[in-house]
Amino acid sequence: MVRFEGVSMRYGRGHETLRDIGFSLAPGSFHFLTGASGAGKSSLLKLIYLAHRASRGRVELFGRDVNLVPGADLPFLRRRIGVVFQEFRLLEHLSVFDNAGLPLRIAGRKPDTYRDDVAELLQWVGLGDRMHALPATLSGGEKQRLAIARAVVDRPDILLADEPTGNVDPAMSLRLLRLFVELNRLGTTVLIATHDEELVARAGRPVLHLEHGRMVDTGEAR
Ligand SMILES: Nc1ncnc2c1ncn2[C@@H]1O[C@H](COP(=O)(O)OP(=O)(O)OP(=O)(O)O)[C@@H](O)[C@H]1O
Repeated sequence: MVRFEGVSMRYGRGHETLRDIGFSLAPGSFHFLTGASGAGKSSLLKLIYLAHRASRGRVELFGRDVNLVPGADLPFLRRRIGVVFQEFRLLEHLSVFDNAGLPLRIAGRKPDTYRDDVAELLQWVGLGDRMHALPATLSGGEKQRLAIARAVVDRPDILLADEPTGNVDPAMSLRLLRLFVELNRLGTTVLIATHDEELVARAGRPVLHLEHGRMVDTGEAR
């Protein structure tokens, strides 16, 4: 599903943020990505969701070398990936319901065909009574849960989540973990970047660990 071989990346002309990274995510797997602040977790996720290119090495996504994918096909690959961004990236002029349903709208579906599904998902993440609110009126934790709902609503082939439980209490963190596990059970390959050690311990899933831009654990020994 995802495969890195000897991958390095840098921002602009700076030093290499990631160095010689090699790992793979099998279809239907569930991994955490850990490492100190600045170790390169968000940067690695950017390479997977094609927001940044590797400066060296080979990145394969859905069995294809991303360097060989024609530019016109990239949006189709990206659409198969749900992303929970650390800074949420909600659309401020759209309601909670419309933000959550956006991937379905973009896929060409009419709101009437997904109203109940989106309402149920929002209920699950504790936003059932905020469906008509605008993002600006939500708390940090509520925004985070909305970002998660939007990332999972179209059952992506891959879910990438950058610190998805950073703003919620332990009970909600466990609830969100159940949502990720359920999505994974339905076939989505999941990769969650986190500092939340309790979440990692409780989930009991393999861990990819970064230190200073190098992957020191590829999750295979556990
Ligand atoms: N857009 C950018 N331009 C230049 N340098 C960047 C950019 N984004 C990140 N970096 C640098 O790359 C390194 C890795 O950052 P990254 O955000 O990937 O780490 P992280 O492990 O996700 O950290 P955190 O846990 O704090 O989110 C850091 O030194 C950071 O300053």
